[in-house]
Amino acid sequence: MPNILVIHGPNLNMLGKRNQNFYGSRSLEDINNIIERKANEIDFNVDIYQFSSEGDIITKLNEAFNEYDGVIINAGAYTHYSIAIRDAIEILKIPVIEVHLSNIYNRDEFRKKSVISPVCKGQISGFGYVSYLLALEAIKYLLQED
Ligand SMILES: O=C1C[C@@](O)(C(=O)O)C[C@@H](O)[C@@H]1O
Repeated sequence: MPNILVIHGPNLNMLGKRNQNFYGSRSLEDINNIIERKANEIDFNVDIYQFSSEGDIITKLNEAFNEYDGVIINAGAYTHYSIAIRDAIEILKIPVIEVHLSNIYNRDEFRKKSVISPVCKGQISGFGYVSYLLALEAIKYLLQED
């Protein structure tokens, strides 16, 4: 069974309390339950973490080496400036999918730039919690191709 690592970055633990126009009304716990249900359906194992600090995200990405078959990451605001997270993703030899709940291209100018995109397999942005489900599907298809 493929092992998938899901990482939620800073402030995503506050979902439900954050601006619902961008992020929806569901809590992170709700979204994690939906992710787990989808993973079960497609016979994936998912390990889900939320980290507020950059260092914790990097440590987990480093640990993912040889441990996982794919990574789904919503790096939150770090997306826009963390070269350290970018470098940690670049080390991995498995598909890493960048996800965002909101469409980062129709918001503030500073959100339009993702420094992690160039080292990710692809990006899914703007579909609310469904972005994570689409990322699981994407990894499923990518692993079938191998
Ligand atoms: O924290 C977040 C969440 C986000 O990654 C999203 O999921 O839409 C978009 C980021 O710009 C923001 O800082």
